[in-house]
Amino acid sequence: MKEKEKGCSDSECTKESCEGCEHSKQSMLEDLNQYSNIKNVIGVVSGKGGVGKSFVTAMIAVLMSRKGYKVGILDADITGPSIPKMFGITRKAMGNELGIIPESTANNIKIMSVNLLLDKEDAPVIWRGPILANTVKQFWTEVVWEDLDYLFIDMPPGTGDVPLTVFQSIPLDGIVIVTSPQDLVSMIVKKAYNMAKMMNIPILGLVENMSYVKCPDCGKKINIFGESKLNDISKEIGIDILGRIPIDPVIAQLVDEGDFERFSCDCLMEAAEKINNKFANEMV
Ligand SMILES: Nc1ncnc2c1ncn2[C@@H]1O[C@H](COP(=O)(O)OP(=O)(O)OP(=O)(O)O)[C@@H](O)[C@H]1O
Repeated sequence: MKEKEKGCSDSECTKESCEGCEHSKQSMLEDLNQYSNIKNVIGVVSGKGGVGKSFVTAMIAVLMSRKGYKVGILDADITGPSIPKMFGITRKAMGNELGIIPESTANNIKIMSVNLLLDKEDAPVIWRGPILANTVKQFWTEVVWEDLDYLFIDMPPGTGDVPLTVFQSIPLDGIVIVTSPQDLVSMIVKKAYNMAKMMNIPILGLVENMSYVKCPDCGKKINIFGESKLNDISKEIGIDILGRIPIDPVIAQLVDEGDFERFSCDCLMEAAEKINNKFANEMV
């Protein structure tokens, strides 16, 4: 097959297959909406569902917004969107001749999610993979994000077709891997790690969610899922730990009330600081 037919952007390329090839990745990137200017795009991923990926995405986004940055969240978890509910957004996104206008939280974080387009927020999204992936692409190409310092993407869980397409279509500047302290964790982190490596996307670090519970009486940390293995994994793959989040019933209640932005927890301060240090210089 000729390079042009493969859609390869590198005329020197002699590979038979585009799989895993940096050149093919370049050629599959979608153009950002023309009225948007996004300085840094960070994906939040997990090797499996239910570890609190949306929770971590929202927490880092709020911390970066508290630092004074212009922040957006693209909810790419199309079949399990939870971002609008966390921020109490029930209004529907509107469109105009420029594109789809994202909704804004109380503190002006811009949000786009399939739940802002559905008539009923509890309507199930029963769509085939390519349609799911195209919807995420449209959130990149057709949403008028305007100027953002950071766009955080709550990635679809796992390492299947939809996350793969998102990895290939949106130019991610880095990813954060979210995990929980269970036995399966090593395998799951490595899946996400290997996927990012194959796609040549820098891994910013690991976040362990639901790490422990703090006893409300004595303040002792209780490891309800057993001893964390995160230190070992971090050393083995050579990726930093950005933070550990406890199970916090107060924040869980804020989520249920759609008031997530009011959380007070310094558990991801270091993560926000590291992201700030990594990207701030490039933005001047
Ligand atoms: N550290 C925590 N403390 C309290 N509640 C939490 C914590 N982490 C997550 N939760 C709650 O657990 C539920 C699931 O979290 P979340 O939606 O972030 O998971 P997810 O990994 O995005 O799920 P999926 O991958 O299946 O979409 C939510 O109601 C969230 O508020």
